[in-house]
Amino acid sequence: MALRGAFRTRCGLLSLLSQRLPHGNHVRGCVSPFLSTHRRNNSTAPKIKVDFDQTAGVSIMTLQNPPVNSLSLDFLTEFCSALEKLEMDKSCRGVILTSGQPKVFSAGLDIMEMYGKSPERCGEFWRAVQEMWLKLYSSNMVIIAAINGSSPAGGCLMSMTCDYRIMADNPRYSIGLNETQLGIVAPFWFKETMVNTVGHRTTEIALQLGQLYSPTEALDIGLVDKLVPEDQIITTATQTMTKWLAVPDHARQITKSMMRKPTIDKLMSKREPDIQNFVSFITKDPIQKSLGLYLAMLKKRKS
Ligand SMILES: CCCCCCCC/C=C\C/C=C/C(=O)SCCNC(=O)CCNC(=O)[C@H](O)C(C)(C)COP(=O)(O)OP(=O)(O)OC[C@H]1O[C@@H](n2cnc3c(N)ncnc32)[C@H](O)[C@@H]1OP(=O)(O)O
Repeated sequence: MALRGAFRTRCGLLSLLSQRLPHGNHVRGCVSPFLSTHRRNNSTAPKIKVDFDQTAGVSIMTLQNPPVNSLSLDFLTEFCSALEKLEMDKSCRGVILTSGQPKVFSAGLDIMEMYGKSPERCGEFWRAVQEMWLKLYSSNMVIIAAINGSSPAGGCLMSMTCDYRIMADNPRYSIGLNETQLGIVAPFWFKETMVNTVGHRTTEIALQLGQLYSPTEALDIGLVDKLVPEDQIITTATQTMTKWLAVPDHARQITKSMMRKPTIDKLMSKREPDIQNFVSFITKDPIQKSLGLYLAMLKKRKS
């Protein structure tokens, strides 16, 4: 009951917002001025912590972009550079992705990067989102997500690029591609990553509704692979990694590539049009208005 209640509350807020928002092109209006002063995390502290266990050949990458590990341009740039270094280091065969922030794995794309920004800046941001996805989805390393908090939208995408997902069994957490609830659309490669993870029909329902799932529901549909108590998440990820690393690298890597290559090739061949598509979509007045209202709702929820 408590689980259902928590899930309903979260979805309720989002539905409330979508009820208030006409999503058609007829919506017009300027962006709310108070949102442009939204508190930013301008800290120069590292946003990714990498702990490399040389003996095991495994790195733990801890996301630490307070307050909610939103995927900003700075964060994505640092993340890709850290991942690339590990990819080039032949002694690193596995990566565990986890969050250093309480209750949140990642809040997804930083909405402030898509709100009130110039088309050039939006394009730069989108290229970085693509880069993160490409690097993770095509990695030769075994990547395990230790999802120790909520993981909506881009956070869910990041988790789905991993080879295995372990989530903390806490009914307050949720995971899913909730883009439609913000009045935006999950791009084709988000959609295909989800289809590759949970299948076509489940994705069709999940994406249209912008559904966020509790850990138990996520396990039921195969969006995550295992639930454990939160304090066991890293030990379980480490044990799971040992099992995956027992498989000869070359055989596992070729198999992984065979499964994922069609989706990767599709984005690779459409990178520039995908950026143009994103920029033209996200800078439209009605979309900006939806994002503005969503941000306002996020803030209001706290008070
Ligand atoms: C025709 C086809 C065209 C295709 C074009 C493609 C377009 C598609 C474009 C993009 C795809 C988008 C993907 C995304 O990832 S969008 C982001 C979606 N994310 C969410 O909906 C999550 C929103 N956040 C939450 O639900 C919660 O914050 C939480 C569950 C993650 C954590 O809850 P809690 O611990 O209670 O924290 P707060 O809600 O209090 O938040 C703290 C603080 O952080 C701000 N914040 C939260 N999330 C974000 C975010 N994603 N970006 C920026 N800022 C965020 C929140 O506003 C609070 O701020 P403060 O009041 O200043 O403290």
